[in-house]
Amino acid sequence: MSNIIPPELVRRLGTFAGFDTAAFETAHRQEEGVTSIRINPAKNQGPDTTALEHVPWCDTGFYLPERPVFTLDPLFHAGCYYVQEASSMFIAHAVKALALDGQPLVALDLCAAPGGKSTLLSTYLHADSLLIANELIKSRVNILVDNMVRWGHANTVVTNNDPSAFRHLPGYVDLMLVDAPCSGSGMFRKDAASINEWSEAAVQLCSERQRRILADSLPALRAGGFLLYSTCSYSVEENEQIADWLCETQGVEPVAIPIDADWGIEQTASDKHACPGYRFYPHKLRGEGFFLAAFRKTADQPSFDRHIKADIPRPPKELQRWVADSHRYFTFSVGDELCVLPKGREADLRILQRVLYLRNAGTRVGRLAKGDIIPSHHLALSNARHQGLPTVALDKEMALEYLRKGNVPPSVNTQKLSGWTLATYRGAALGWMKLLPNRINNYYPKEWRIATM
Ligand SMILES: C[S@@+](CC[C@H](N)C(=O)[O-])C[C@H]1O[C@@H](n2cnc3c(N)ncnc32)[C@H](O)[C@@H]1O
Repeated sequence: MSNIIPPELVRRLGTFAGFDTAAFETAHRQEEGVTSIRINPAKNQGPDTTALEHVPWCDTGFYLPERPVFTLDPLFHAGCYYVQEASSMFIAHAVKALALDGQPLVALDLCAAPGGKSTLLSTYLHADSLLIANELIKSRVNILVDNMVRWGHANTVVTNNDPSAFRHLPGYVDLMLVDAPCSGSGMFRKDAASINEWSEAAVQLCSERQRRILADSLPALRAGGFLLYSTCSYSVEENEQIADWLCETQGVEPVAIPIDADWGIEQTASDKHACPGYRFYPHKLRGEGFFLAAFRKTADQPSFDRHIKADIPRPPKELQRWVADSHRYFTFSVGDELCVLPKGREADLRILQRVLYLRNAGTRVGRLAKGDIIPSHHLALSNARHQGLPTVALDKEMALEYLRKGNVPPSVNTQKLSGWTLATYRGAALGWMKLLPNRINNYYPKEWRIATM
């Protein structure tokens, strides 16, 4: 690697008891990075993982022997797996260890784009939970929506708000994840350009921004609720010092997460309050730099009356053909599109609509037209989709042609089906086609299509 890790950072890390500076520097000189994926258990189809090594702290995480061209794998586009850095999959272990998966929660992923941790939370939280995936930066929200749509969970709302907007939801969320913007030193191996942007001044600025983000949004966490705070920085100013500041000023107490000593994760204690922190170093495990600390809110948090009356219209009968167990959902409209969210979340939707800028909510089913529905691409990828809808299986070459929005020849329609049909690859839905007697119309959204290679 031609870039040199900033000497100030190495010097600082070298002051930590037992820190192996030479091994840390060697890990940064290695050319080959670690590639890992997390499979989507809700899709029931995915890459063959039998020969792959597990990420120790995440049962759906696997290391790949080499980095393939993911764009050329239709299963990637179908949301059957997410390419995620292995260390950050530790959130899965934290959720389980803190028993946050045992009951339905309202969870907020405050800094969510592009969606790595939101897709993870979707998998690991109780199925009846509501996940709010928020991203402040407008230009990054689209990729967040796309990734959440691909992942397919209908109980997700994507929002585009400043952290301060969540003050208007006092005591509303049970779990908050703040995967904060940071100086990025933990990603130096993956993103060499970030080395040039690193400075001690940038660490200070990040540390101040992290406090602002947390102070602005923490009123949304209910008393007794959990905060998971993470960064991909090695700097104590962004990690353990934030933990101390949280305990001193934000009415939270630290929570330990039991870990297996064999995993190579380093448990630290912050200077003032001995808050447990979990550090990931690339010379000690197969993953990049990462830090996580967990907290429980101890302060009283005045809340508001969540029991607002939500006047929900009866779902149209056409829904039954398209949505599995349609009685489990309520419907609402966005523009001319019909959407569904799991029943029981009617009041949540109303509350969120009043306070936040919603970019997506639940699953878009489609547009009502002439007694039927013109299905949305979102429905094709959603777990809410009816399993009995017609499908045409494509081989890999044809699936890629479909994903390029190219021509799919009528010869693939061996069953002589007609109308709206799902294009599938190895059992995973890719999107819609309309089968006509002599032609197939490809309805893959043009903004999603893959470039010709
Ligand atoms: C570390 S990244 C999040 C990665 C994401 N959690 C994932 O796993 O895919 C931090 C995110 O915070 C957003 N961000 C930047 N400045 C912010 C601010 N002042 N308040 C809240 N979020 C901010 C960035 O746009 C970025 O998407």
